[in-house]
Parts: sequence; C-alpha cells; structure tokens
Amino acid sequence: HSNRVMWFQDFFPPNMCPINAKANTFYGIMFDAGSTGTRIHIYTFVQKSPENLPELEGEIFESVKPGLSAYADQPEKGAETVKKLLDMAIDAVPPHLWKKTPVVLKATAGLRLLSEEKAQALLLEVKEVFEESPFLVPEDSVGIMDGSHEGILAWITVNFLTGQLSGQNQQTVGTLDLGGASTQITFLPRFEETLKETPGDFLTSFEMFNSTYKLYTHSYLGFGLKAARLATLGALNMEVVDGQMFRSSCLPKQLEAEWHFGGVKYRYGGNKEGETGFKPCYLEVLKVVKGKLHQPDEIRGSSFYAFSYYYDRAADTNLIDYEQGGVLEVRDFERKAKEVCDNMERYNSASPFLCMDLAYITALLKEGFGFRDHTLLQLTKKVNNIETSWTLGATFHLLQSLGLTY
Ligand SMILES: Nc1ncnc2c1ncn2[C@@H]1O[C@H](COP(=O)(O)OP(=O)(O)O)[C@@H](O)[C@H]1O
Ligand SMILES: [Ca+2]
Repeated sequence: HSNRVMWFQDFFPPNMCPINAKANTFYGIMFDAGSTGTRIHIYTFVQKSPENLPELEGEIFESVKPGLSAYADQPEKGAETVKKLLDMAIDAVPPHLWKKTPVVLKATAGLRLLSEEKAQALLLEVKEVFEESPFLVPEDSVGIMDGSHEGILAWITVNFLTGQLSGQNQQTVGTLDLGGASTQITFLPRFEETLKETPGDFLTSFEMFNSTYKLYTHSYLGFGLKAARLATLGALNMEVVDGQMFRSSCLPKQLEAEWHFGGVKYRYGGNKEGETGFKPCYLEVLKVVKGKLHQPDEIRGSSFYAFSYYYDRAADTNLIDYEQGGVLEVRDFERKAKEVCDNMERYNSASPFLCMDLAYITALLKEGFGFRDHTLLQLTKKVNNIETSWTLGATFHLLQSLGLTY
C-alpha cells in the first residue's frame, strides 16, 4: 500500500476506506524472560472498527534456553540471546512500521531471585540492545514484572482468547501457571463471601478493554517446580557445604547426580537403603506446601485453565496429547504420580525428577490450593493458535498505555 491520498478517501470513514483496509494493522513485541528460558512473542493486530476490540491476527513465537538468570555473571552474553530473538522481529515487521512497534521485556521469578545488582546489570544490557534496534522503546521497556501482574495478565490472555472479555454473559475462567521458580493462581470471584475472607493483598483491580475486574491473584515465589525440587530435597535457601548430598524418597534408589540452579551446584540422589515410592515421597512434598498457601473456598467447585509445567508434565506422561492438550481431573495427576513413583525403574529413561514433580503438582493442587479430586483442569498451550501466556495480556496493556488501543 502506498501513502497516496485517493480522492474517494474523504467519502469513507477511515476504517472502511478500501485503500486503508490494512492501514490499521499494527504490531507489538513482548519478551518473556522466564527462569528457564527467554521467549519472543510478535503479535499482529487489526483494528477493524474503533468501537470493537482490536483483533489479534497472529503471533510469531520463538524461544531460547537457558533464561537470562543463567547469565548472571555475563550480562552481555545474556543480552546477546535477546538480540538474536529480536532479529526475528526485523524480518517479521514491515520496515515502515518499525518506529511504531513497541518492544518490551519483562522478567519473572528467575531475575526476582538474583541479587539486585546482577539483575540490574542484565536489564541494562538488554535495554542497550533495544535502543540500538529500530523499534519503539517505551519508558520502563525493560524490567522485572510484579508477581501479581503475571497472574492477572495470563488471566486476561486466556479469557480474551476464549472470548470471555467481549459481549454480555461473561463466564470467565481461572488460571493456574506453574513456572520454574514461582506459581500463580488467578480468578474472578463471584461470591461476596470470597472477597470478605481473602487477604487484601490477594485482590487487585485491573482495567482492561473498558471494564474493571477485581481479581483474586497471587504469585508464590519459591513454589515453582524447580524451586520446589530444592525445597523437597531440603536444599532451598541453604548454605550448601562442599560435597553435601541431598537425598529423597522421590528419586530412583541408585541415583547420584549433580544439578545447577541459580548459580549453585547441588548433589542429590535416592534413598539408597531407605524407603522410596509414592507414600514416603508424598509426605516429603507435603511438607513443602502444607499450610503455606491461602485456600479460597470458591475454587473448589470451579474449573481452571492450567499451563506451563502443569502442561509439560501431563504431556510427558501421556495424560494429554502434546499438541492438543486436554481436560484432566486433579486426581489424574495423583494416579499418574503413584504409577511413576511406585515403578521408578520403568521410567528411568525420563527425568529422574518425574516422580517428585508429579507428587509435588498433586500436593500443590490438593493440599496447597485446596482443589478437589474431581476439579477439572483444562490444559492448553494454545488457543486459536496463540500461546496462552501472560505476554498477550501484557501487550494489550502496553498498547493501551501507548494510546494505540483503548
Ligand atoms: N510461551 C510458552 N509456551 C510454552 N511453554 C511455556 C511458555 N512460557 C513458559 N513456558 C513453560 O513454563 C515453564 C517454565 O516457566 P518459566 O517461565 O521459565 O519460569 P518462571 O515463570 O518461574 O520464571 C516451562 O515448562 C516452559 O516450557
Ligand atoms: Ca513463566
């Protein structure tokens, strides 16, 4: 399309003018700097008419491992991984829109757990990469995201993609995100009772698409899947003595190995002589969650969307199809945990942590949040071919703040 002004343009409202049919296409670039990887989401939107929500046309998605926090001592190298991903956007966005396309990076629990100094050094290097790019770099374009926003924005994404944020009769769904270092739960309370019995810092009002939502949301730092492994081993926040061995009944008896997390080396292994299997393992993971999380009564009867590690572990054990996802009950995780933990030798080609991970997920859902055995979980990686990630909600929020949409 050229910028030539056609004589008939004055006769049409801007959005209906034939030569402007695509003039209202715009882009947004959002980076998710997670604890286990960095991901780029390049979204294309079309605003078909001013009174409707912008329509999401598509997404380009790419990811790299490990995450930025693995470069805590080489911030330039970390920023280099961001630059590689950003080069994809150069190809994806038409050059005449570069200057209007905002680019933002938000880091989550991995950077929250680093020292302030190391986290800031990484973010500074990333900011430089952005400034050297041809894209629009808004204020606060690089930073650590608030845990409560992580939950809210994922909730916005899922409910937008499933059509619950437009029109009447909104029936929103709650969301569960299980990351490497933190985990989030978010839903829209329907009962006055829930609002009354919930601690104030678990409730956040959020404005999006001309509506205000008062959401229940909380991010539990240290309750992500990988942090939970350390907690189960008794190694979380420990001064690790050289050569110290952490053992668990959730690991294969003969196992002895090393694991690097957050820049620390841990030695871990199975209970050579002692017990292994689901029963003792479940008692171990129970200690990590029991009494540590707020349990809203209202969620017992409702169904939730669950993603990230909930999805990955369900797919790893064939509870769901890796591409399609699926619907599970909480007790399906428990059944699978028993199967894996009581037959660890049969699963020894998979991760040695598979039993611990499934037992932790079961304990987190049942004893942590207080879900019932029959609570339904909708496991989805994509809706209409778009990733179910907080990044879409964050992009809407960004476009709104830039006045590119309302
Ligand atoms: N856009 C995505 N698509 C698919 N999986 C994702 C996406 N974002 C995160 N994940 C999954 O989330 C889990 C790790 O969470 P991560 O975001 O790295 O940690 P944290 O949220 O604690 O910083 C992994 O299972 C990873 O595969
Ligand atoms: Ca995440």
